[in-house]
Amino acid sequence: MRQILWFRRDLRVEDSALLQNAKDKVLPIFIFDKNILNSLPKEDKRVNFIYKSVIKLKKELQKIGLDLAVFYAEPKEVFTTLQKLNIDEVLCSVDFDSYAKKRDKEIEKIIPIKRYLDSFILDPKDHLKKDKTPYKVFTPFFNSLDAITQAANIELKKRNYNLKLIDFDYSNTPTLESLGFKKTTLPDFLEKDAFCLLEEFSKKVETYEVQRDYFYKEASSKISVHLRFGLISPLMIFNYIKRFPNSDFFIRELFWREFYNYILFHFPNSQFENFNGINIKWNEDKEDFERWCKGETGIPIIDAAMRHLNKTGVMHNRLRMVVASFLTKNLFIDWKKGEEYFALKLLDFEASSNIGSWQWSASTGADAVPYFRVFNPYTQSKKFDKDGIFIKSVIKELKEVDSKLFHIENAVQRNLFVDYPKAMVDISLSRKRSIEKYKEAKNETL
Ligand SMILES: Cc1cc2nc3c(=O)[nH]c(=O)nc-3n(C[C@H](O)[C@H](O)[C@H](O)COP(=O)(O)OP(=O)(O)OC[C@H]3O[C@@H](n4cnc5c(N)ncnc54)[C@H](O)[C@@H]3O)c2cc1C
Repeated sequence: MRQILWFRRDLRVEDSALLQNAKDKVLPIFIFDKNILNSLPKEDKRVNFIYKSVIKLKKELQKIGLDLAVFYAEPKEVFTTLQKLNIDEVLCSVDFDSYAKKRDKEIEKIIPIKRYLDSFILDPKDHLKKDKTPYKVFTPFFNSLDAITQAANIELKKRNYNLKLIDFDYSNTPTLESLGFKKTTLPDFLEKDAFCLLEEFSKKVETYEVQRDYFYKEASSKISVHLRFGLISPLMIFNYIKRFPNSDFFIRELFWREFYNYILFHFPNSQFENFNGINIKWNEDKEDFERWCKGETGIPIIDAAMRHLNKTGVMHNRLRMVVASFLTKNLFIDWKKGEEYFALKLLDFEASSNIGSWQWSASTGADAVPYFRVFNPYTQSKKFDKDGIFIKSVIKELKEVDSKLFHIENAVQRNLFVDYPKAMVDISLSRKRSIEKYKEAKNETL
């Protein structure tokens, strides 16, 4: 048997379905896909992180007697060339997003593909309701998984130790510059490996449920980027964290990721359409959207969150909820525009979680709560960043301002010495308008 092991978003050797299912002679590869890379900005932080992780994977594979051939090309070209090496099949992990599905179909015409579920704990096909239809709401979905979520430990995949490397020139690894990208500074936590992050987090697991929303504190795991690119598997995280008291709440969060992947698998159209089927006439104003993107809305918490995202590629979960609610409920702009913007910027961008969470925020998604949940950004900053620690760390022009003013509409702007725009919408009026429009859309659809 001669197999290609196509590493994509599973850049690890531990708990690897590819290394478990591989047989005899293997050619491990990674492709920097031109179709994806060519549309990205040259300072893209994710490419920097992936590049570093691919080099690390190559070294780890070398340590176990294997290697990694790294390509910069269109996948179709790579497989057309590699086919000539008498390859029987390609092993890779499943990817449910629409580009990945289309790409894999094309490759399958060249060499047969075997797919393994390696980036998620659950196989979405396996967990249906009694009536054999998929769950649409998180809590019953999660409750149905007791047998898994209550386990103390889940067995990891074991590597096949009897693999031999197919003869190939493994030395031609492209440089980051030859991929057309510049070296950029990554946030400090991305310089640490996944287990180092988990070890740090293990001291906070007990207080996670209470502390995690305070976005100026470092109370969450920060594991999402490593998880996204498979430097660690969700099962490895599950097993690691389960050892600590009061880990249930964190485990539940981990299963939101599973849930959104499940939803995208069963309802692939939710990538493009409102999940709940309502037909909304969104605000198409380009300037409104741009002000949100740039963090120039005149609302300190929103601006700090967006400017921080633009600069670092990182945004805290609570802030994601606040800015998403503001875009879809107060500015009444289509969630798909926000989703696309996050996809471009977030270091941990994961299509299923991003789409699911945006639909949740826009009240168009898989959610039991009625449509009128609208976050008030001022109440949110007062509650979770009372002293304006995060806001001041990002918006330098507000550094000397009394933090109490951040939590009152247009209060900062009353200070003549501060150059800060007036809030672009009245929160209460825009909230009312949004509720009316949702009602209309719902009534028209039903
Ligand atoms: C509008 C919006 C867009 C989002 N887009 C993404 C995205 O593209 N990629 C992404 O990984 N997460 C996304 N999230 C979920 C969440 O914000 C991040 O997973 C979290 O902030 C990552 O930080 P952490 O690893 O410290 O999380 P922790 O709080 O430590 O949680 C641990 C892990 O659980 C999972 N998780 C936690 N909360 C959620 C959630 N609500 N939905 C799905 N998974 C969750 C993540 O894998 C996370 O790494 C989005 C949330 C919102 C509201």
